[in-house]
Order: sequence, then C-alpha cells, then structure tokens
Amino acid sequence: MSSRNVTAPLNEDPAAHAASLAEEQRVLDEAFARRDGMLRYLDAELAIPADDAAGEARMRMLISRREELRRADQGLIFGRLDALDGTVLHLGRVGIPGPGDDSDPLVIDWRAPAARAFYTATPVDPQGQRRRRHIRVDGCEVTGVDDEPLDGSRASELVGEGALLAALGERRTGRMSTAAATLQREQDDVVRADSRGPLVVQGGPGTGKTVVALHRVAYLLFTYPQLAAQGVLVLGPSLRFLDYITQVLPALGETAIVSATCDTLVPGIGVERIESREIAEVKGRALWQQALSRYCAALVPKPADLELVWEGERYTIGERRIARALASATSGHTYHAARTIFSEQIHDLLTDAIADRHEELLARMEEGFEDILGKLDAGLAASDNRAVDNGTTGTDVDGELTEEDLELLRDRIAVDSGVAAALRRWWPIRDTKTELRRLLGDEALLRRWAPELTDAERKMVVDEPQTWASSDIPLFDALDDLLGDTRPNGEQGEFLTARAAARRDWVYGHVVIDEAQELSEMQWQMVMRRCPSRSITAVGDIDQAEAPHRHTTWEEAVSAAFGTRWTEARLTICYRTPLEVMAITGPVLQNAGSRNEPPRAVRASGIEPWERSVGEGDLVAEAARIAKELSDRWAGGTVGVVAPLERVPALRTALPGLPVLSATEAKGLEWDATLLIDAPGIIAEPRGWNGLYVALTRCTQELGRLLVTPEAPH
Ligand SMILES: Nc1ncnc2c1ncn2[C@@H]1O[C@H](COP(=O)(O)OP(=O)(O)OP(=O)(O)O)[C@@H](O)[C@H]1O
Repeated sequence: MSSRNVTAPLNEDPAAHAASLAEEQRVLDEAFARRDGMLRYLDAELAIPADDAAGEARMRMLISRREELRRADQGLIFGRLDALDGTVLHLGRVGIPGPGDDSDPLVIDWRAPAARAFYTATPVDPQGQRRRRHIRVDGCEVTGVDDEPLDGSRASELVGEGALLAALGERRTGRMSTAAATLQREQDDVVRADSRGPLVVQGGPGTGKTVVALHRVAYLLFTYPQLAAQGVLVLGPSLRFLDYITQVLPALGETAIVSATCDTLVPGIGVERIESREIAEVKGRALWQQALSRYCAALVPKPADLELVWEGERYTIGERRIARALASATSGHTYHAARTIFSEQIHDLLTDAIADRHEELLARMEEGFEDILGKLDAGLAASDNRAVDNGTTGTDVDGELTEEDLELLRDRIAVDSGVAAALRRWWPIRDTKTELRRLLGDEALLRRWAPELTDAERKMVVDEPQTWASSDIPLFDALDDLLGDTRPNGEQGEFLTARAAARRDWVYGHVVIDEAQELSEMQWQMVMRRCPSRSITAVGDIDQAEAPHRHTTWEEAVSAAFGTRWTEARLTICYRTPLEVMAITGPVLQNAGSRNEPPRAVRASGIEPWERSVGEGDLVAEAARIAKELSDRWAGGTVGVVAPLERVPALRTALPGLPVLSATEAKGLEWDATLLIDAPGIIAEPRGWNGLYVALTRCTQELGRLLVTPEAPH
C-alpha cells in the first residue's frame, strides 16, 4: 500500500482546489512516465521471438499486458483514498508499480481488494478512510477533483456524486463507456460477489445491470487469473447490443471473452427465418431436454446378433455378448462416444472369435488335417506382410497364435473397411440436423418422445417450415451434445477467442448473461452446458421480459435450470432515465403485471416528457421533422426512435442515419433523447406493456411521444 503522505485540502477554496489539481497532475505525470517506461520494456521483450510453446504463451501474456496498459490512457488515475492514518492510495484502470522493487504501487488497480473502500466507504462506515476523491482526467491532463469527506459532514446516498452526475449527464455516443471510476455501492457489491454458483441480478431499467455485468467480468478475470485459460462468455440480446458494449471490456483490459447472442452461439447453425411466438414458446420449454434425451437413447441399437465377415469367413457375435458390450459402452457416454467404445469391443470380440476358430482348426488339424496349417499360415503371412518383413510365416511353428499375432490381427480389424461398414450399418453415425429434422417433422415420433405436448402443439411443430428458427438453436445444441462428436476434440487447450467460439463444447470459466429475462428454458440449458461449474452471472429485469415464455418471476425463469440453488441481488437506483420520465412509468409497470416498484431515478433532466398528435397520413413526415429537431437539440449525442414493429420499415426509410427500432430491438440501448411513436401500437403487441416500459426508459434526457390519430373522414 502506498505510504506517500500528502496534506490534502479538505475545503473548497479556489487556491486549495488549484493546489489539489496541481498535486494530482504530478501523480498523473509520474503514472504516465512509468506506464510509458513499462510499454518500452514490453516492446523490447516482444521483439525477441519465442522459440517454444512456453515462450509463445509468455508472449501472449506480454501482449495482453501491453494492450491493457495502452488502453488505460483514459483513466490511468481516477480516484484517491486518504486514510485516517495518513496513507494515500491512488486508483486507476490498471495497477502501476512504484519506482523500485520494494516501493509501494503508484496506482492500484480498481479491482484490487485494497480499492474496495473507494466504492463502499460511507460516513457511517468509513472503513478507516478520511476522504474519497474523484479525479477527473482528460488523457494526461487532470481537469477536476471532487472531494467527499467521510467524517459525516456531507451525506449522500451516492458515491462520488459530482463525478457520477457529470458522467451521467454526458452526451451518449452510441457506445457504452466504462464506469470503473463511479461504480456505486450496490453495484460494487454485485461486481465483487462470490463467483461460485449462479447469481441473478434483478434491476429496473437504467440501474446499471450491463455496467455491473461487464465490470464483474473484468473483476473476476483480474482476481482469478486462471479464468483466462477458459475464458468468459458474454451473452447479450442482439448483435446491436453486443456492438453497443464492445469497447467496455477491452477498455477495462479484458480480452479473454467470447460474446454472442443465443442465436449466434452455436457453430454450424444459424437462424434462417422468423417464427411465431406460439411456436417459439412451445419449443423453448424445458421438456425438450428430456424428449431429445429419450429420442437419442432410442437411436442406440437394441441387442441382437451381429454378423461380420473376415477374410471370406462369417463370424456371428451373439446377442448376449452384444448386450454386455452395449451396456458398458452406453453408460454415461454420448451416442457417438458409446458407438466408438462399442466398436472397440467388437474389434476385440471379433479377434477372439477368429482366434477361437483358428484354435478349432488346429485341434482338427491335430486330428489329422495337417495340410490346413500350411494354408492357414500362408493366409496369415500374406495378410499381415510378416513374411515379407521378417521372413516368418505368421504363426509359431506349432501353428498357435501368439500375443503379438493377436495384437496385429486386432489392429487390422480396427482399420478394416469391411468391418467398419458392417458396424456403420448396425450402429449408424448420426447427423444432428438430420435427426432433429426427423423428430420435429414426424408427429408419431413426437407423440412417442415428447408426450407432454398436446396434439395441437405437435401439429404446430410438424407444420413448421424446413429451415431453422431461433428456437431450433437450443434444440440443435442439446441434441448435438447428446449425440456427441464422432471424433472427440480432446482437451480444449488454452483460451483463444476464435478457438472457443468455434467449438460447441467449449467450457467457459464464467458466463455473463445480459437481458437474462428473455431466455427460454432451453436457452438456459444451452448456457449451463457451457458452464458446468455454474459460475454464472445473469442480469436482467423480469419486468422488461418480452420473450414468448410465460415467466413473470425469476423463480419461474430459472428453476428448470438451477432448481433452488441460486442467489439473487437487486439494484434499485436508476442512473439513466431522468426523474421526469420515471414518474410516468409506474402505471405502465402495473399494467405489465409487475409486482416490483420502478427504480428510483438519481437525477432530473429538467425536461418534462411531451406528447404531440399527428394524423396517420402525416406520421412519417412529422416523425422525420421532430427527429431532426431532436437531433439538432442533442447535437454531439444520439437520438433513438422506437415504434411498433409494423411501422419500423417505413420510418427507417424516412429517417436514414437514426436508429429506428421496435421495443424489443431497443432493449439494453440508450440515447440522449427518445422519440416514441404510437405508444398504443406498442401496447397492442404481445407483452406490449412490457415493451412500452422498455421504450419509455431508453432516454437519458428527453422523451417525446408522437400519437397517431385516425384520419378525419373526407
Ligand atoms: N456507476 C455508474 N457510473 C456511471 N454511469 C453509470 C453507472 N451505472 C450506470 N451508469 C450508466 O447508466 C446507464 C444505464 O446503465 P445500464 O445500461 O448498465 O443499465 P441497465 O440496468 O442495463 O438498463 P436496461 O435494463 O434498461 O438496459 C448507462 O449509460 C451507464 O453507463
């Protein structure tokens, strides 16, 4: 811990303030100088080529450290804690060591345990601290300091109120920014929560769920460096959303990440068409896991005699032996793994059968058929080339098969195409897509393996087109997992984004799900398969759920996946949406059937939400005019337009360059101003009140509503 003692001003007078700025500028200058020195050192190290795997792994580590240091430009220092005992700590995006080997760090990483008090100390519980200071920097220049005494002379629910409100009031760029400098207490609790077992974070709109989820990833990777070997999976609701959050984790120095949506997660299959909500609901139910598992088990052949031909002779492996081989091969293995084990056992059994017959022949020969030995020897020698290789005849002179003979024979059986073909006929290799198609397209199969479905539901499934929809992806994933690879991938090796993303069976160290309220039960299963340790953080707002499943509580949403073994945390303060807008969301939430209160808004924008009406015929032109007005007013920021899905195409054409989205598409995104078009049209959509709640809560400053009035009759 740093022990530089600085007498910091606690009053606000300008001279003292200027002195504080100058003092922090000196620390920042030193931090940059040290950071640049570290970069030079890393560049020099990286110039020496690696000559083995260990060297390459070290290179990757150095490259990642270099990236982290390079990206820390914004926020090399952002905070300072002055303890009661005079100790001073500076906090930044990354740790910067002090000048000597034994000296205290110049800057500690915000994720280090010693930094925690910066986010959690309060006047009531100052944790040995005298003052918290937020340092605002612009690159290498200190632009301001906000001091917060922790002696009770100033009380606020917020940590670093000045810095937080400044951050929240900034124009939105269309990309999310980091919030390491201004994380709030309840958010920090979630960021640093125990990573064992699933954690579900419920929070209303704008409470920082995405912020928390991403900072938690950075925290976990920092605290448990071994996680980087498996990587972290970040699942978001849409590609637009993933694009919105792209720069947060790299800016926090983290790259051991795969990000995907539930639709893009599984290699080898993608969404080819939109489906109805009814069918998506039916195909999202947990019952499919069982149905697919039963179906897959039924694909395994039943015990029966197996006939094989070896060198023109027929051998029959009897039903009882087959049954034993099947029982040991199938227990706990996937279809294809079991098939591989079974095949190996058949190779053994066939070897034994050939050896038995050979012995029989020998016995008969001893009874007087001596010429047979000669033929047999010649046959074996010709088939395994030993006569050519070592001049032996292939059996001992007495004609008995040696251990070595048997091993060679077994090896030849294992690669023999005739045996392989017979085994393939008896126990076919299965293609996941073909099998899934077969099951989904056959009412009789569905009746047998998914008896929980009603006749009408089965018919609906069978009548679906022959292309893949979103709800098919988790079914494919489940079946592919049950069938297993025909050739196992082996160890997963060190994490590389492309390597992990290309493998369906990659096991991640942690999974973060944003907008988790939207996941169907089958999508939850898909997540769990990738994280058997259950180290999962799911953030969402059950009141914003629009997906076709019928969950209205987290218990309903996750019990099929986690049972009762999960913890819940809550975020209660809304940082995005201003007071004026949050004030009108209460009734909307009630109509959505929620039992939750809207979160408390932390700030006012001073702009009341407004409403205008327009006739149907003038809608598009009027929307374009108002959107232009808003864009001018929020120049340097962003404006978003949310409308009922059916109105989106026409509005998109009329408003090029602006995001025009349905309520579902707007999920997770935000703008300075929202133009909400035809709220009743959104309400009329399935789960429309939830959609309206999403739409209302996207803006950080201004909400305008455009109502559509019916055309007056001519
Ligand atoms: N501690 C913080 N410091 C600075 N900005 C913050 C903080 N917490 C949240 N914000 C900002 O508040 C806004 C809302 O945060 P975020 O998108 O994470 O909320 P959310 O709970 O995921 O919202 P929604 O459910 O509506 O998508 C963002 O602009 C985010 O940067």
